[in-house]
Amino acid sequence: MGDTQDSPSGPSEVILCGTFTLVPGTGAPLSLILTRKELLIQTLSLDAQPSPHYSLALADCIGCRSFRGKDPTELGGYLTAAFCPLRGEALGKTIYRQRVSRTFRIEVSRDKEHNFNVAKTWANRIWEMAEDQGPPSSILPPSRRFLVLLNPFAGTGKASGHFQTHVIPTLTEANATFTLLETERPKQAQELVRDEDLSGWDAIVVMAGDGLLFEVVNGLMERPDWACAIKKPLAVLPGGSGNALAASVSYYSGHKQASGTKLLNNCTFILCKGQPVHLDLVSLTTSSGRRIFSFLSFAWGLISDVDIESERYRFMGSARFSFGTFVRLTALRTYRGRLSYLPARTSPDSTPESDSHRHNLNSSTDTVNPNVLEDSLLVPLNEPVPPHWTTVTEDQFVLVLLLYQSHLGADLFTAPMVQSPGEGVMQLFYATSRISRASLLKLFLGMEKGSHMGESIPHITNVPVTAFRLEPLENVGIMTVDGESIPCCSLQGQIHKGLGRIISIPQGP
Ligand SMILES: Nc1ncnc2c1ncn2[C@@H]1O[C@H](COP(=O)(O)OP(=O)(O)OP(=O)(O)O)[C@@H](O)[C@H]1O
Repeated sequence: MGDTQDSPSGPSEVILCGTFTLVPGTGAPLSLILTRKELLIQTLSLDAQPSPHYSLALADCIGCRSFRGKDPTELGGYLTAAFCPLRGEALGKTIYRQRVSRTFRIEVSRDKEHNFNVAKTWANRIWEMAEDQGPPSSILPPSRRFLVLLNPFAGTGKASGHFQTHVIPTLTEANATFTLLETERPKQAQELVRDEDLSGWDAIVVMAGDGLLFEVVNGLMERPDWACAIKKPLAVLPGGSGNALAASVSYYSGHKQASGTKLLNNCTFILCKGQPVHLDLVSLTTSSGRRIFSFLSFAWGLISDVDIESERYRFMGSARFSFGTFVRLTALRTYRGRLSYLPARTSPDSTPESDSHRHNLNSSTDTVNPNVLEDSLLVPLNEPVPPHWTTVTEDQFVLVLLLYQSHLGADLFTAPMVQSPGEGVMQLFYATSRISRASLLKLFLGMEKGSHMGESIPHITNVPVTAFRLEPLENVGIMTVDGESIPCCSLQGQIHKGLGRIISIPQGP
């Protein structure tokens, strides 16, 4: 059995090569070659036939560790490397991440400690090379500590089981630790993040639907130290029926559209390999003076009706939205209201509201309130919108939607133009009462793959905006913020670019 060799990094970029055996396995020798990009595994055979080989990309590596054999008489050094490569491409199916873990044994001498040290060198170099494949500035520590908030009743009620079978093994391989809290009632997560010291965790992970993350964001914004607390990195694992942010982050991180446990696998990989990036938050103020913080969407009309009315089809999982849409299309309603907005192009380009928050100049009293985030683009709701805003001339709507992420659901690729969670723009979509059922059907069918943006659908408008106001002329219809219903009322909102942070894998330069 040959010894392991350390090669200088030349054009071949071989970092290490050596002879191992696979565990468990037949004991047949394998050649392992570590390059800057991959781990090549080749069966060694004595006949002249070319040996089968395969490679694992280091960009997909989530962890690597070395250890000694348990039996004191066992001399080998051991190495386990875990990867989450993409699967399904060759079969033309949905491409998604699937965990692959390989353990190798090396015995280059009769000295157990020496063999262990060789395995350790390999594990360290593999991990070093794997880290080189990631984003340049690693903000999270290598051993990540997560607070996981899980809603056991989200979606079809499988979140706890999926966490055990799909998430824990991957977190373990990635050397991450976590504290799991299963929520027992609504608002528990909101109160917890509002009241607790969060410094013991590197990120707050929500395994649920968008509703639980909505609680977390609003809980953080209720803290006296909200400006600092809202910078705590958040992460999403899809466990509910509305998993729009999880689907969006998976898309931003370079994955094809997926749902169910495939999306969960993608998001678990992102949790292990990603970095905190800016997350836009929208501050909404209602006519009753309520302040709500939103990371995803505001909806009125068809979309919010479907979201809430389809609760009764919860057993269907995310399919409840498609089914609910078809049901609602048969009994279409219109809603009267005045819609105004500030087009994105006319507002000054704002930088992420990272470390220096502008605080509130409370316009009703003209006193500075340092404890409140300022909505600098808005005037009080009882005053007319500023003259440089646009007011839609029609006042009969079938739907009004403001979406700030790419997906409205795991299967609803509604805003394909959104490429990252912190662009500082809301995508306003509205349909007036003149829209036909056929056009709405075309819209919703197109949204499954995002193809609706390339089609001409009459009476649907899309405008990028940074602020909006909606004044219902009759207080009817359901309004939703991030999929959670609120009483129908006049309200307005503005985007705060990069106010929060979410773990994602940025693509491109
Ligand atoms: N243990 C619990 N029992 C009942 N409700 C809970 C519990 N924990 C959280 N909730 C509430 O459930 C709501 C929906 O949660 P979540 O978004 O996680 O699931 P979901 O199935 O995707 O729901 P939806 O599609 O309605 O948003 C949240 O508003 C949250 O307050």
